[in-house]
Amino acid sequence: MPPKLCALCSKERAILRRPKTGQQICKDCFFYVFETEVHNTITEAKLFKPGDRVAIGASGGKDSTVLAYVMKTLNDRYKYGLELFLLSIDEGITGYRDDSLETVKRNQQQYNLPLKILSYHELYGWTMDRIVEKIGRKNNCTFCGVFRRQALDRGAASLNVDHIVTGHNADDIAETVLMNIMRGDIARLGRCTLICTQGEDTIRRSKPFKYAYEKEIVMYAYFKKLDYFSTECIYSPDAYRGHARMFLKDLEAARPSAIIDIIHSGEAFEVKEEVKQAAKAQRKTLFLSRPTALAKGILERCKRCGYISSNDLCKACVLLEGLERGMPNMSIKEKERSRLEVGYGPSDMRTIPKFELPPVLADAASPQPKGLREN
Ligand SMILES: Nc1ncnc2c1ncn2[C@@H]1O[C@H](COP(=O)(O)OP(=O)(O)OP(=O)(O)O)[C@@H](O)[C@H]1O
Repeated sequence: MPPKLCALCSKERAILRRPKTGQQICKDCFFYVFETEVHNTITEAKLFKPGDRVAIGASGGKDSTVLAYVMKTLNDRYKYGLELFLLSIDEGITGYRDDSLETVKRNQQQYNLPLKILSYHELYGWTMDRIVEKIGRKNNCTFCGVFRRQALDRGAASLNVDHIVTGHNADDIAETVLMNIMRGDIARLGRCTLICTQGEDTIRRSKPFKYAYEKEIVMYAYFKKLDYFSTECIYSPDAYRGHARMFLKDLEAARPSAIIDIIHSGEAFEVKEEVKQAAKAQRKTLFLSRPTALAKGILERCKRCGYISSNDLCKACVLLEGLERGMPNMSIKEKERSRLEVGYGPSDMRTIPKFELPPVLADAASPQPKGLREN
């Protein structure tokens, strides 16, 4: 039987099946479609303008390594006119981040991009190793997430960049849509599918891989022989996301378009007016520039570190105070409470009311103690 030809160019031998579409294609056509789809995502969302200084959040993992490579390729090919930087945060996780940062340092040489590394230790006086020593593994992802977000902003400010891009891919976004539905967190649903957000901290963040499948990113890295680090974080057993991930993988196996379909569903979700209002309160600062938000008094400066914040203390300092006072979980509870209060929709959406019998029925239903039974 003659070798199957590429479904796109009809010239070369098909050597792979695209996970996203099932098409059997050759290597060069795969590179071309993958890069072109990312280019289309970038141009359709008008993510950049010429002259933008853009930091690529570089963890050394597959997603951000492919992102750095593709951003550089597209910037050269389509003359975006961007100034690109690699920005890495060292969370202080021995045996994980120290190794992956070595990969980023090699990427810096391979792609010839300037690299900035900032550590939790220098910013907060704590490493994740020490935090986990203190609080255990249960809530450590909360600390890491809050600290990383702020660290990326601080790194971006020191590089004087306008924009941070991260390697979040279609699978990550579909998982988040599922998680928000499973938690009844409908007001966050709209936000989690946005390709570009501008947080309190107001440096634009975007996800050029919003529609890129994880399997295709791995395939791209493999065929391009990119140098990346492939170990999972040793402290991140995010069990709930794990369930969403497994569920998504099953759906993808049954129907590959499931990932994109879930993202589209998240984007198109019809939200009730009252939920929209709650989300609006939550998003009040999201689309304002930092000076506007400060001028309107919506944002202030953290009284402890001076970072932009909508409360007296920024989220990182709330967590740090808890750590320093030896009550790290209290600050997490506090944080969760305020998340519920500013909320995502009516509070009764999120609780299951306990059924209680009226007193008369309750008496009748309760079993008589042994020995007191009549008959
Ligand atoms: N320590 C870090 N320094 C800089 N950027 C980071 C760091 N950790 C995560 N990011 C950014 O956030 C994105 C999503 O991070 P996540 O922890 O979900 O990792 P991931 O899906 O394994 O991605 P990757 O394969 O790039 O590590 C990464 O692709 C990267 O752009």
